[in-house]
Amino acid sequence: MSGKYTIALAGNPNSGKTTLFNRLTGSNQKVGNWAGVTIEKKTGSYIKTGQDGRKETVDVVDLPGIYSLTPYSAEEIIARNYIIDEKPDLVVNIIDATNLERGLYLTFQLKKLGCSVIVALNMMDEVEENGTIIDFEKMSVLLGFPVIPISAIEGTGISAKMAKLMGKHTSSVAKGGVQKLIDKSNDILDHSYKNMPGYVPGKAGYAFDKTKFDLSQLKSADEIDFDEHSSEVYDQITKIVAESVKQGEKQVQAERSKKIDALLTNKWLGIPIFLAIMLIVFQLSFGWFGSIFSDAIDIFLNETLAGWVEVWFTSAGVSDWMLDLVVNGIIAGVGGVLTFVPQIVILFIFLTLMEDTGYMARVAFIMDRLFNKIGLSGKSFIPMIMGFGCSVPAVMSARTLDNEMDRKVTIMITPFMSCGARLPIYGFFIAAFFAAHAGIIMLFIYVLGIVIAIFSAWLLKKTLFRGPDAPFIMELPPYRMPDIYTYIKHIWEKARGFIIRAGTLIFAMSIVVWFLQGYNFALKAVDDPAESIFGVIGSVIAPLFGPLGFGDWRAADALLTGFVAKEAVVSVLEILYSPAELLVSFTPAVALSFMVFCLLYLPCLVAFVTIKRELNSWKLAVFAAAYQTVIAYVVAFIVYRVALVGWPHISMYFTG
Ligand SMILES: Nc1nc2c(ncn2[C@@H]2O[C@H](COP(=O)(O)OP(=O)(O)OP(=O)(O)O)[C@@H](O)[C@H]2O)c(=O)[nH]1
Ligand SMILES: [Mg+2]
Repeated sequence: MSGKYTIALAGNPNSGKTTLFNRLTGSNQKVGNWAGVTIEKKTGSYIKTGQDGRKETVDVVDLPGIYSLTPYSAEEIIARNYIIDEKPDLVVNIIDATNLERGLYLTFQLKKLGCSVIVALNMMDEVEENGTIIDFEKMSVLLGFPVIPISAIEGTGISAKMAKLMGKHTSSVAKGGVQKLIDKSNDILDHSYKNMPGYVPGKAGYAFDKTKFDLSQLKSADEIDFDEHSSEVYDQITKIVAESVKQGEKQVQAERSKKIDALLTNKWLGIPIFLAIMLIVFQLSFGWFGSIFSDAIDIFLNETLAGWVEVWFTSAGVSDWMLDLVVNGIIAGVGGVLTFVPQIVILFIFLTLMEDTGYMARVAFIMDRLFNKIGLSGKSFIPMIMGFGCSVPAVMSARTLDNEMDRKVTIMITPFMSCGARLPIYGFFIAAFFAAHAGIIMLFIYVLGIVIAIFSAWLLKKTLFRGPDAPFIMELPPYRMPDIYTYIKHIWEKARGFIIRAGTLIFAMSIVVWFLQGYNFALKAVDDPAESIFGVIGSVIAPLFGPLGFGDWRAADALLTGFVAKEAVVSVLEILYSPAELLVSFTPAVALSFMVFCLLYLPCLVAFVTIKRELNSWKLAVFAAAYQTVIAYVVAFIVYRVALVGWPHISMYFTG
């Protein structure tokens, strides 16, 4: 970090720190409606104009949520250590104003530490909706820190109407809560840069008593017992809240959420409703809409674009091998992945919506009952849900589990959740074999992943990773409307990331694959790809997959390259098979078995390295990968055998 000043954003989980961070710095970090979204510190910056008129950079650090400075889990320790060791110039303490009592506990600890603090009362829009009135000026006098009401999601503070109710001058308080927070922060930074602030709340504005504060008096964190006198602190908090808050009549968000939850988290209906929602989502993304766009892209790339290239290359006299490389290597390989961008985008439009509204937290809550039976806490389900996006951040988010055994087990089972990069594989086979059953096949794959993950958790907990059951009280945030701007930006980022990977990694791999299937070990071009380098390597391992139905060297090679990146499986299939050959090698039963194997077998390289890092052990990481591959083999075998007999019968019932 290079800025002149550093501001740290600290507060309880799910209080809106990242939302504010994104607003202050123009970043696009992940926001979600549940506790524990941010697990690593993230930095950004904004420019302020200094007192002498010069531009100065202010670094802003977004921290994982904490309830106190005596933390338990890894990501909480990151936040605590940052505040204590890095000594930011200013801590912006973000408090969910609908949950003041809990938030203020941390404020008192920050005070004990002697940080300079601004309290940002967030979610003021919800506070107003409830008719609650907070006298933030009084609160700031009682706390000894400036208190500024904001709505990070809207960028405002409080409305004109509310200001009037509070008897304030509408023009000065109603506008720009976040802007006011920035101004106040800058103000404090300007003053405290040379003198640590001995902060005295004044009547008009805030004054600094420079004489009162002496750096040498700052206690080191180790000398402070943060939780000492905690019951007195709670008494003080109760008093402050009683004096500065006039509770509204209503509890709008809580009541609304309660009504929705009566249905969605119902003991009996919860799981069926979840499955029904997923079925509709899959049918929408892979069945009805997605395939229209995908077909269009497919025709454009493989017919129109390939046709142009052929005409152009032939007229320009480009050599045959080059034409083959571009059309049958690059366009086939990269195009095979790009074709599925619409499906992926549509799926993520729904998955992200489920996360942002708070529904995914409910799914974890529903699962909690089930998980408790196998001795794992429902908290493990959050990393698993994140695994629907990408295993890498999902595995990392297992840090929120404070029980070491649970964390290890969660890391090992998270890759069973079907990540975004595997979607093209399903899209590929659905288009070829299951066009009429898109929704139900996708649901089968996803649910199979969840079931195998839960089964594995049970197995691992029973055998190798025995540990105490973690008591866990799941906290459900109120349902919220996502911020449309962040929402769209997130979907765009996902799509962009996917397209960039296709244009770089998959592009490069397509060239390599094209070469491997066209040349032999003597580096001579071959007519029959079976004699190529790829053909020889594939033939060696292919027999292993015979019992699963795909003992074909081409399928074996596709699986091998899948270790580098899962999308590459589709690229290889596109390069090696013509549509006619595909129908010879694969049947619906084989395709199903292949999809299941892809779902479960060892994760991609980056995920593997992440697992190794998070488990901090090569041995365990290799064990995890081996376990996943064995499970993949066994389950694909069973699915294949069942589908051989059953699919013709089953398919009749599920035409979509
Ligand atoms: N109504 C309302 N919702 C908000 C506001 N600020 C944030 N949110 C929502 O609150 C939820 C949590 O926001 P985040 O920014 O992810 O919270 P966080 O403090 O970073 O959470 P962790 O990283 O889990 O500690 C999201 O659903 C946001 O859209 C606000 O001012 N008003
Ligand atoms: Mg966050």
